[in-house]
Amino acid sequence: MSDTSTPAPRLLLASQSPARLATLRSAGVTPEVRVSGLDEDAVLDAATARFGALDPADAVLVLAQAKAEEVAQVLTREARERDEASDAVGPEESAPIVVGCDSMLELAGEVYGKPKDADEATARWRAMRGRSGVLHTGHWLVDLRDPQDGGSGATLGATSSTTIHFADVTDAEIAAYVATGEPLAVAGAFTVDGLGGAFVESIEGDHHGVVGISLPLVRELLGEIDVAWTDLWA
Ligand SMILES: Nc1nc2c(ncn2[C@@H]2O[C@H](COP(=O)(O)OP(=O)(O)OP(=O)(O)O)[C@@H](O)[C@H]2O)c(=O)[nH]1
Repeated sequence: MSDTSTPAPRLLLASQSPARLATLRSAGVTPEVRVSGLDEDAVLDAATARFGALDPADAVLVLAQAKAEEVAQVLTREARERDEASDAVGPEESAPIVVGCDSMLELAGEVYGKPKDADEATARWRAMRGRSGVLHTGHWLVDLRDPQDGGSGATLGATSSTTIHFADVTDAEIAAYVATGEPLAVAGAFTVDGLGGAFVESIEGDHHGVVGISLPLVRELLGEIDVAWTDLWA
C-alpha cells in the first residue's frame, strides 16, 4: 500500500524524441516534456578535454547527464521565480524527477549519431549491412522532489547497450529506405520498431533501449531513489 500522504512521483522527460515519449506512454507513464537546448558537440568536446577519449557507453552517459541537468536547472530557476513572485502559500505542485537520454551506434570502432544527410545514411548502411553494432543509450535522472515528498536530491545514471545484427540489405533496399527519410532522424540511421525493422535480423539486449529509453533500466534507477515504477502509473 503506497503512502497516500506523499504525492505520486512525476517524471519529466528532457528530450524532444517522439520515440522516447511514445515508449514511456505505452508503458503507462505520461511524462511532461521539456527539451534541453544543449550543444552536444560542445559538451562532448569539454568532456574529452577533461577526461580524454570517451568510450561510446560513457559518451552517451555524459550527454544524457548534461541534458537532464540543464533542464533541471531551468525548472529550479522557474520554481524560485514563482516563489519570489507569489506570496500566496498555495498547494505547491511536487517537483518532478527529470530523465535525460542520449543514443549512439558503435560499429567497427566508430561512433554514430544521426547521419547529417542522405549520402551519409547511404554510406553508413553500405558499411553496416551484414555486420553487428552496439546501440548505446545513456540515461540520467535528477531527483528534484522536495525531501518531504520523498525527494533524495540524487542525480544518477547508467547506459544500456544492445547488440544489433543488421541484415545484408541490397543497394536498392538502402536507396529505398534512405528515400523515406527515416534514417536521417535517428541515431545509427536505423530503427528497430519502424521502417528499419525489416533490416534488423536480431538484437541481444533491451529492445526499448534501442528505441531510445530502456524501461527496465529506468525502473532500476528509480529503485535506487526508492521510487517504485508502478507509482508512476498513478
Ligand atoms: N523509433 C525509433 N527511434 C530511434 C531508434 N534508434 C534511435 N532512435 C531515435 O534517435 C534519436 C537519437 O538521438 P538523440 O540525440 O539521442 O536524441 P534526440 O532525438 O536528438 O532528442 P534529445 O533527447 O532531445 O537530444 C532519438 O530520438 C531516438 O529515439 C529506433 O530504433 N526506433
